[in-house]
Amino acid sequence: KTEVEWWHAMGGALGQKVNEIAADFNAGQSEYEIKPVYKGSYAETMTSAIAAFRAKQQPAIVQVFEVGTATMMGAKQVIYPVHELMEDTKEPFDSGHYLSAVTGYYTTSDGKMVSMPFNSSTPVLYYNKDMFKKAGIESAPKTWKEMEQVSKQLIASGAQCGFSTTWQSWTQIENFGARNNVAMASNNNGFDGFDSEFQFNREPFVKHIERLQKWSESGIFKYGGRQSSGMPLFYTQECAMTMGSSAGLSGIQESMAGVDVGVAELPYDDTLIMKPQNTIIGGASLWALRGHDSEQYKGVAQFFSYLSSAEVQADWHQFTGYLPITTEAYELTQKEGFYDQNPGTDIAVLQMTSVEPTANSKGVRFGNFLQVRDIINQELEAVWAGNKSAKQGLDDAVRLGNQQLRRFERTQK
Ligand SMILES: O=P(O)(O)OC[C@H](O)CO
Repeated sequence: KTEVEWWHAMGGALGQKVNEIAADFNAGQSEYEIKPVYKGSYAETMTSAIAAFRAKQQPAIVQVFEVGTATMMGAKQVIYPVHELMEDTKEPFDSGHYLSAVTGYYTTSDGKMVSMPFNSSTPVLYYNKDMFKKAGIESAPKTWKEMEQVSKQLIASGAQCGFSTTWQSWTQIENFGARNNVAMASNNNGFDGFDSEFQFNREPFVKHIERLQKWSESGIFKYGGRQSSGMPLFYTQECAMTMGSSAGLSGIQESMAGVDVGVAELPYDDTLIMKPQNTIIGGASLWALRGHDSEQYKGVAQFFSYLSSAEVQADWHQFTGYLPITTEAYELTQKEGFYDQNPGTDIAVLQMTSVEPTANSKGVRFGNFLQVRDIINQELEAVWAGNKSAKQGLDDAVRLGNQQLRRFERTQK
């Protein structure tokens, strides 16, 4: 059998599911053997793959989170674009089968799909229905104003904190911009060129971070750390709500057995918009890397087709909370009655697809965004700690972030 290595960042139950998918593919044919290898966090996986490429030890497939998209696209000698790979290996492939909200993120400006969608998520609001009931609140808040009111009611009924968040740049900057139709950078959020400038120190963002800072003094908001480290504040029922990946649902079910948890759409700011925009995706996609032989690439192509089949995608979506990346997988899940039996599991897909995306909500594309996210984390942490005003923190993040964009721009000349 021809071996094909697949480096990924899926730990715990997600990792087990990845192993199962690979094993099923391996058992279903006799030519190729997909070998999944867990490489740690998203950032670690991406860094290892880049280092491995330099040492000519790269895997044929690597999972890269959405943050790394522009950097990967810019590494032209490293990546084997999916549309090219499928064509070269004569694997039937139609990018029209995928949800446009997903493909838009992984497609070049001339319409070519460069990486294979796999685990796309979007941020949603999770709320503890038991705590809501105790506070006499009937439904989840829809706007940021309601987030404040509801949090105050929850605290009055004994909750220690209203809400927390995970992945703060993703939920409170990138998706805050998308949901409220405000650009976080020039050049259509980076899609139209490398000379983009960040703009998330403009008024709508400053006001948002200012209120979060104010709310963090009174317990309405509590910061719980980078990436998903804030989840335990929700698991332990210290905070009654949190904002996080749609794929957080399996972790919630595992950690909060017996607690009634609801899923709702991400709040919007009704001073900025009457009808909220879609949110943008997160999660990751699969990149084929150059330097392997044609037999291995045939295996990669077949495996990509297998992964995108309605059955595999529908099962992955239902198990994890990641979006169904194809229309067929969505329809199959509907037909199976999954959404009726599991209320809230369709919120993410509806929030992503029920309105036509605008230039401000179709996604973001920034080189060195991994480094920029670190900068945003660092500056927001200074704001939460009371060491900087919201304006100062965002000004500094924009200034330092722009330096990263310029550094990336120089590599693309
Ligand atoms: O937890 P995930 O896989 O949905 O990823 C969340 C964020 O998109 C990471 O940038």
